[in-house]
Amino acid sequence: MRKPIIAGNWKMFKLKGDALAFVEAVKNNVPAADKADSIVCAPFVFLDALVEATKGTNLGVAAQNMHFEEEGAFTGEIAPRMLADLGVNAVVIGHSERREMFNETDETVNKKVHAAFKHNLLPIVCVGESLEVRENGTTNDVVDAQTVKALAGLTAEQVAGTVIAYEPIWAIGTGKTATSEQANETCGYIRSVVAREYGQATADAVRIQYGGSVKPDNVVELMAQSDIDGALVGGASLDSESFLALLDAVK
Ligand SMILES: O=C[C@H](O)COP(=O)(O)O
Repeated sequence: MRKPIIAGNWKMFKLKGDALAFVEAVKNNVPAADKADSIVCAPFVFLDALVEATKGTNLGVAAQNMHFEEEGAFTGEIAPRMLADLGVNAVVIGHSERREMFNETDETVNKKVHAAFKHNLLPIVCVGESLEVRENGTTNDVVDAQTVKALAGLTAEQVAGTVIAYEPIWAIGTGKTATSEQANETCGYIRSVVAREYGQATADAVRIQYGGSVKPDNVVELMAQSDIDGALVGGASLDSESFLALLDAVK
């Protein structure tokens, strides 16, 4: 039985006061730790305050990106050890917005996943196809290659402890959700890739989220699918009541 994981990705929204007000409203109403993982993925500048504000609660805090190097002359970048030092729990790696707009590649994604494990950060690794790929019928090939490259060099145990977020790019922020069958089919395919590369026990353990226009009114159906273990949610995670409604699906 895989523990569900719901992560709200705030992207580049909110000011610090809004972020703190959000966690005050949410932090004591999230599911019990043995039921589900509940996480907010916040801009770097709020992470310190949010880690402090959520201490002793079941609400986890994630970064939305990081560099893969330990330290160095990388102006404007954030090192994994800086996140670990703050007490951040998790990090989103390879979101399609970073792949499309900030030159993230399969190679840098893989380096970041290794760095996350080195610093005890839970990696939430994003894969997903464009509309063009979906329409030309090569979705499985694309997510297969992304998954293999992202996880290259990890042990089976590390893969089992990774979260993979399947996010079809055409469903992000568009209001177009993949049908629950489409989402489940591709999440199932990703699980079969993990089985092929790392064995069935690892595939049975790895958690796979769906992301793309998840809302309180479709989350229950999505979460009921056999291969969907959680959601990575953008727009509908910005409002505390909406986020709590998403969490109700896994309570
Ligand atoms: O990281 C979250 C995804 O990009 C989904 O965003 P969305 O829920 O606004 O479609």
